[in-house]
Amino acid sequence: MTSPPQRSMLWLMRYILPVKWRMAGLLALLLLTTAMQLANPQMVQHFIDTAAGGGPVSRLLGLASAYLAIAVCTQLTSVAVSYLGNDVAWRATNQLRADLLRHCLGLDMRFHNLRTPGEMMERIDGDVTHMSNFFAMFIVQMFGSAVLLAGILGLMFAQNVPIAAIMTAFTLLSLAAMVRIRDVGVAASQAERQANAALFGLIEERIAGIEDVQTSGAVPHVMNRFHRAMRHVFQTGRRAWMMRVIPWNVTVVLYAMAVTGVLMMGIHLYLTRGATLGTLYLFYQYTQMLNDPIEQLGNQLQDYQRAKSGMRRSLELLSMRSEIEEGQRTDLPEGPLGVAFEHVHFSYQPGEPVLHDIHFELRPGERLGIVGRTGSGKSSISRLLLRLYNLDSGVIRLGGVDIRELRLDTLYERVGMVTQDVQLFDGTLRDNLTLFNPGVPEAEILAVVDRLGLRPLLDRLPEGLDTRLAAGGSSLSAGEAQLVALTRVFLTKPSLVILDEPSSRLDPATEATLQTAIDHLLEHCTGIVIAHRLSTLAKVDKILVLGQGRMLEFGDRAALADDPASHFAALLRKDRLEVWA
Ligand SMILES: Nc1ncnc2c1ncn2[C@@H]1O[C@H](COP(=O)(O)OP(=O)(O)OP(=O)(O)O)[C@@H](O)[C@H]1O
Repeated sequence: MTSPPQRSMLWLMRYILPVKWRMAGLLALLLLTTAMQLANPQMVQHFIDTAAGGGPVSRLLGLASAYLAIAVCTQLTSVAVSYLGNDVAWRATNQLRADLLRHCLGLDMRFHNLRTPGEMMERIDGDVTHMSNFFAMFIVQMFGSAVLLAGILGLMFAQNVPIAAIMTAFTLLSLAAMVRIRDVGVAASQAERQANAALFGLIEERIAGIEDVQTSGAVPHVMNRFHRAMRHVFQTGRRAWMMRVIPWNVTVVLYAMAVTGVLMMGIHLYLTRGATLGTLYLFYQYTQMLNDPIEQLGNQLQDYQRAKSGMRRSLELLSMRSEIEEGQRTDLPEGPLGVAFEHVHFSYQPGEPVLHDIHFELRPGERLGIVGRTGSGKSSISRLLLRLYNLDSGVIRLGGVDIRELRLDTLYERVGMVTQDVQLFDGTLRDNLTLFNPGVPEAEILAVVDRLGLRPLLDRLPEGLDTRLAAGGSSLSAGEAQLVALTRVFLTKPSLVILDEPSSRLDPATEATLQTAIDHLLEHCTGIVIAHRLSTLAKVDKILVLGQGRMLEFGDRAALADDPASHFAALLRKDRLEVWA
C-alpha cells in the first residue's frame, strides 16, 4: 500500500499537470533571476578592484551601467515570477476547490447532519488556500533555491577553496537539520485548521439562527461559546506557529556562526594579501546571498507543513464515500409513476428504528395523503424515496424499479419535492423558477405562473421575472415562497411529486390559493402529500396513517372516512387543530 505522504504527492500531481507549461515558464524566469542575482556582485567586485587600482573612469561607468541594468531586470523578472506563481496557484487550487465541493454535494445526509456549513466552508476553501502557495511555489522555489545555492558555492570555490568549504559545510548542515525536523509542525497545523473550522461552524450556525438567538436572549451564551472557540483557535495557532518556526530558528543560528567564520577568514586573507578588497566584498555579498535560498527553503518547508495538513484534510474528505451507491438504470416508464414500499425498515442511528415494516402501493397517477403525529416518521418516508438515506431493509420501487438500481439524476428528474422550508437562491425570480436553466421558454414559465396563481406576485415585482430576489428570498412571504417552489417543481414536469406539509404555516386564504396550485400540479403525476391539516387531503385517493413509525392504517380515503372504526374517521371527527397541533 502507498504510504500517506507519497499518496499526497501523487494526488497533488493531478492538479499540477494541467498547469505544467506555466510552471515551466515560472522555472525559466526563476533561473534567469538567479543568474542575474549571481552576476551583480561580480560587477561590484570588478568595480571596487578597478577603482582601487586606479582604472579608467569609462570602465567604471560601464560596470555601473551594467550593474543598474541587471538590477532593474532582476526586479522585473521577480515581479513576473510573483504574477505567474499566483496565477498557477489559482488555477490549480480552484480545480481542487471544485472537486471538494462536488464531492461534498454528493455525500449522504448522515455526513452533512454531523457538519455545520461553516465547517464545510473552511474545509473547501480555507484548507485549500493554505495549499495555494505550496502549489505555486514549492517545486519551483525548491529548484530555484537549489540552483542559486549551487551557483553561489561554485563561484566561491572559484575564488577561494577554504571559505567555500566552510560555506558548503554550513549549507549542508542547515539543509540536513531542516530535512530532519521538517514535519515537526504538521500535526499542530492540522489541529489549528480544525479549531478554525469549528469556529467558522459556530459563527455560521449562530448567524443563521439569528432570530432565535435574539428573541430567546441567548446572545451571552453565544458570546461565551464564541470566546471559548476563539481561545482554542489562539492556543492551537500559537502552538502550531511555534512548532513551524523551529526549523527556521535552527538555520538562523547556524547562519550566524557561518558568517562569523567567513568574515574572520576573509579579513585574515585581506591582511595577508591573499585577497583583494573586491574579493572580500564578493565573499561577504555571497555569504549574505546564501542566506536567501536557505531561508527560502525554510519558508517553503514551513509552508509545506501547513500545506501537508491541508492536504491530509482534503484527502480525508475526498476519501469519504457516500453511503448512497448509485445504480445504472435510467429506464423508468413514461408518465406518472407507481410507488411501492415493500416491508421497509429504517433508522437514522443504529439500533434506533424510526420506520417499521412500511408496506403499501400506489398506482400511477394516484394521490396518497400521509398523516400522523409529530415525529411519527412522515418526512422520513419522503427522504427515503429521494434516496437521501439508505434503508435498513426492504425495497422501494418507483415505476416497478428498485430505486437503488436507478441513476440518481434519473430519480431526481422524475421526482419533485416541496417542503415547508423553501430554499430560494441568490438570483432573479426566473433563476429561482427554472433553477438557473436558461433553456426554459418564457411562455412556458408564464403559463405555469398563471396556472399556479403566482401572477399577483409577478405583477408586483418591478422587473417581473428578472427581478432579483433578496438573498434567501426574505422579500417573499411564506405563501409566495411556497408558490415559487410549486411552480419550480411544475416546470420540471415530474412524474411523482412529494409535498411535505407545504401549507402548514399559511393562513386559510393563502392556503386556499396554494391548494388550487397543488391540485393543478398533481393533475398529471402521482402525488404524496404529507399533512398536519386534514383539509389539505380533501382530494387524495389513499390515506396512510402512521403512529410511532408504524403503519396504523392504509386504504381508500373514501372507504376509511366512511368506516367509523377507522383511525382516519376518528381523526376527521376530532377537532383537527387540537389533534394535530
Ligand atoms: N437526521 C435525523 N437524525 C436522527 N433522528 C432523526 C433525524 N430526523 C428525524 N429523526 C427522528 O426520526 C423520527 C421521525 O422523524 P420525521 O421527521 O420523519 O417525523 P415527521 O412525522 O415528519 O415529524 P413532523 O410532523 O414533526 O415533521 C423522529 O423521532 C425524529 O426525532
